[in-house]
Amino acid sequence: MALLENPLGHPEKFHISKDLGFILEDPLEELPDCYQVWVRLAKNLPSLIQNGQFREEVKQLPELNISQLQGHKEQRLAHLALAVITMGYVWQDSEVMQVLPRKIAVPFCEISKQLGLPPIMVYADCVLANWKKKDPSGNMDTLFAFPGGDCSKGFFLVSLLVEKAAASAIGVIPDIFEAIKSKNVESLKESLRTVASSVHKAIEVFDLVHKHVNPNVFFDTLRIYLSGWKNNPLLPNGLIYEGVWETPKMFCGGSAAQSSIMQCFDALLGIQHSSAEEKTSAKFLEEMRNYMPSSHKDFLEAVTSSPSVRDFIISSDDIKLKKDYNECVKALVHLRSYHLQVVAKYIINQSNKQDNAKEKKSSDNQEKGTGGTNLMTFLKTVRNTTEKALLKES
Ligand code: HEM
Ligand SMILES: Brc1ccc(-c2csc3nccn23)cc1
Repeated sequence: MALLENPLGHPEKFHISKDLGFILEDPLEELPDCYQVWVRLAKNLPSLIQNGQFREEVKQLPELNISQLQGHKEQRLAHLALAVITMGYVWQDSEVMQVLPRKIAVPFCEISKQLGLPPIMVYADCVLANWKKKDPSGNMDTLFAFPGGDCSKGFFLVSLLVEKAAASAIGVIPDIFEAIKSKNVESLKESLRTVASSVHKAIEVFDLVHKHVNPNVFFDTLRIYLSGWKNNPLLPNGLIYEGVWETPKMFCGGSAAQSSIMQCFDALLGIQHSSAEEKTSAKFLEEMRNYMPSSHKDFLEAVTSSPSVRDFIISSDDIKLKKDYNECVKALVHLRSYHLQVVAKYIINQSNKQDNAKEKKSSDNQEKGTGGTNLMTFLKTVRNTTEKALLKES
């Protein structure tokens, strides 16, 4: 397939930017006037939840249809604002709401359908579209936040900066497939070095999480608002979307398995989470592709179905090429190992601290991630699968 027709040569067609990757470039901060009520309510969530008024305000919302929303950026801001309102409405306090009122459920499900997203907050909402430049010097802020002070701002923005650091690899994807096609080994080596350095930049940025995300607040407050209603004992049948479906529906809570950039690295390097013991994690990663904007999911599928970079390198007798490939895999293993240490500090230690205060957590009641996964098993499996992809350099 000539590069011109090769979809990978035109990332912009997938709402992907050459320098920001899957991050939404310059997100809108306001919607057309008739929809601004959604943006205002979502922005006031922390104070309205603090004084227990949030749910009342949601019930006062006007019934709006989404026909006036024009273009991808308005749709993304509308999905983000409606998602924030939905999470706040369901999780405002210990009395969990079983029914999402039609005034929010109907437009939220319609805009979700247009974007190919589920009607629940996803990574593409609160990380990829939830940012603005605060001042010309480039300091950033989030558009929306959750209770817990600056914790959600820190968590979302650090994730965004990791995405931004890793995004420099997206720009070389067309070059990688062109190099495979024309068997240009030197060009392929250069592109692989760019991929490895983008992951190293992402690892450096990751460190900011310790400075900007408080572990207690993350575990006790923010994590609750990112929870979903699939396999969640607090909403055992899921959530009723009034005016949309007669029966309750289940959707997974926020997970960075919804991060396209990480799944893109796996697809590009031919790291397959698919063997028997990896079945659960492979299935979860696959399911999370349905929690990405449809254009990003399509891009991942285009990468997955392109000629295998890994097979080309395995069949090559160029040792340096194998070393450059292994540098990319090693960098990904390092990133996932560092992330595991962070998860231990922010979730496992926090959970054990709480257990010591109460009775011991039984072994089968292991901590679950926001995405509902048995998180350490999932994360270790994903990291180990990545490590297995290393090629023999002899
Ligand atoms: C306080 C910081 C963090 C905590 C507590 C945390 C926790 C978790 C947990 C529990 C999972 C398991 C699946 C899920 O429930 O989502 C996960 C997955 C994941 N997280 Fe984080 N995370 C943190 C920060 C980050 C950051 C800054 C990034 C960078 C983008 C990131 C990227 C990922 C990715 C890509 C996955 C999917 C598994 C993989 O591909 O390795 N996480 N994280
Ligand atoms: Br919704 C939503 C989905 C995912 C995240 C997120 C950013 S980094 C990370 N690791 C686990 C989750 N996660 C935040 C909000």
